[in-house]
Amino acid sequence: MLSATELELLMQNVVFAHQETCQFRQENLQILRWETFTPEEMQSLQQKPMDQMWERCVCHITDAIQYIVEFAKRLSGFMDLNPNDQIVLLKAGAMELLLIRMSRAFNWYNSTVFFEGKYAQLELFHSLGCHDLISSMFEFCQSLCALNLSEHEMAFFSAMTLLDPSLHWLQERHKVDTLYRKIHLAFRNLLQRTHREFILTKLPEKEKLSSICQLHLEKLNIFRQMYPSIAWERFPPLYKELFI
Ligand SMILES: COc1ccc2c(n1)CCN(C(C)=O)[C@H]2C(=O)Nc1ccc(OCc2ccccc2OC)cc1
Repeated sequence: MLSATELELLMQNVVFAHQETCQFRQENLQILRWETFTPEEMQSLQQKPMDQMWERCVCHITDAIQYIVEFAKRLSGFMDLNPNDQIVLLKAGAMELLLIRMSRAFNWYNSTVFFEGKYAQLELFHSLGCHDLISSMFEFCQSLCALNLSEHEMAFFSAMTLLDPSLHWLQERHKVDTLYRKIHLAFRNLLQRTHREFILTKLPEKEKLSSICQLHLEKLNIFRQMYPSIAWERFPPLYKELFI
């Protein structure tokens, strides 16, 4: 059982882990959110060759995933898990946490997402050839923005998404489960104190997140069939370790 002090310490750990690794400050993202690409810039990006656009996007999101790995390492208990389980959790959760964090850099008024310094519409990513992946990403960000999560809520939602005790291949499932339950308890405690319990029923289901991640893996495989050497030669090692 968790004492009030342990609960408070755990809450601080989760919130600090998020705050210290969130890559972009909320206020900076807000300032930029009305900076959109000119039609000329849009056109030039839409005409980039598929392999070039894939490489640019993969490099940017891999930078973001570095921060997500750092977030996981700072969660108390994560580093005490056996290395195999740490990898299993990150392989399953990295892209899921990217999507959750991406909603912080999403402008739901005009459906644009932060990309290379400005906010981009869906069409900008045309040359990637994965319209369904990008549109389901946009839909997901839209639905998460509607909940208007605080940074604290975002931190807990991310930690609970990462520490998924139901994952196949986990060797010490009970340890992940104990961590998950503690964080869930601290989250419920926060929501009760802030009268935000209702969001628990409105958070996106696990299945939604994992279906978008599945789509990402499918599109990656199609890309690799079209450009077999690019993925090996030009994609960052972390991206290859997690997704290839
Ligand atoms: C954590 O939240 C955020 C939010 C925005 C950004 C970042 N982090 C990192 C820094 N960044 C920069 C430098 O642009 C932003 C970015 O990468 N934006 C962006 C990249 C690719 C997109 O769709 C393509 C795609 C998506 C998923 C998987 C494969 C994909 O293509 C192959 C859409 C938007």
